[in-house]
Amino acid sequence: MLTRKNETIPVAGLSIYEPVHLGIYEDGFGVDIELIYRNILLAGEPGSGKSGGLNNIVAHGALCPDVSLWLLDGKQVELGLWRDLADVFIGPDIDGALLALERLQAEMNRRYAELDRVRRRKIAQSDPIDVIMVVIDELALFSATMGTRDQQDQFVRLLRDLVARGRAAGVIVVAATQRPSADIIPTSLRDLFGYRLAYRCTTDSSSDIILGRGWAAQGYDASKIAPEERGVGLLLAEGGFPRRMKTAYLTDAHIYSLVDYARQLRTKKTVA
Ligand SMILES: Nc1ncnc2c1ncn2[C@@H]1O[C@H](COP(=O)(O)OP(=O)(O)OP(=O)(O)O)[C@@H](O)[C@H]1O
Repeated sequence: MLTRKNETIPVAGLSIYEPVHLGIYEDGFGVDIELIYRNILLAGEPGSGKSGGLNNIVAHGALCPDVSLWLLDGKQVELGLWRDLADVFIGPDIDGALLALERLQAEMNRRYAELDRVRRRKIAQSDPIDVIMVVIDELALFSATMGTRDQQDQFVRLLRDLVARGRAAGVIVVAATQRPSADIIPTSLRDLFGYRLAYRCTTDSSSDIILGRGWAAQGYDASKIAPEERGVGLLLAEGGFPRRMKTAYLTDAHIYSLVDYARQLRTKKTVA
């Protein structure tokens, strides 16, 4: 059976089937992205505003009773404010991270087997099943810094499989890195992300590593974002052009209030 944890239905709050608010485009329109059935990669140099972007996405997930949050935080403190709401929280621990991704892969396979049994191609809002939002910050710590080379390779293999196949089974990957280099974001992984958000980078080639080859030469170059323009980035959605945007900023005080509210929402889930 496709069942939601605790057999519950959401009675309030947001849904992951609704757009996620990220900020504002330079033409004044709101940036609202459809994350369901998609994944997002955020990258940029330290201090460029990635955490701000991640916090908006995690906040939306936290306020959705139909989302199960799995947070992998290589720096321990970036996502730590959301920790109480997470079903799984992994700090700088490569063994824990590998175990979590293996569990996710098994869950994804189980969901596909069930979808196949009922002759469906993807999960839908009417299904009594949680969407799993997997948030990974900082990607490079798991894929290039901690553990052995074999463990890092295994991490990237599992991640690629989740990003490639997870969407229809209700597994959304949100990954962030401050190291936009080809070894951290190989093209084969980057191209699987339907949304790519490039905050300020040091070179046009790192901007291209995030957005895709050739964009910088066409004028979409995140190295041209000024250092003081924190939270400004170029957002590329599948099939479109990168658009310059400013991320909405949540202070720690905002996050504490959101965590309190989300906790209430999540405990108010009623039995169907
Ligand atoms: N959207 C924004 N609006 C206004 N200020 C912002 C915005 N985003 C970030 N800042 C400012 O820039 C600082 C650094 O931002 P943030 O921590 O999000 O960067 P980061 O890219 O995640 O850095 P790191 O890679 O070191 O974690 C914040 O503490 C805040 O002062």
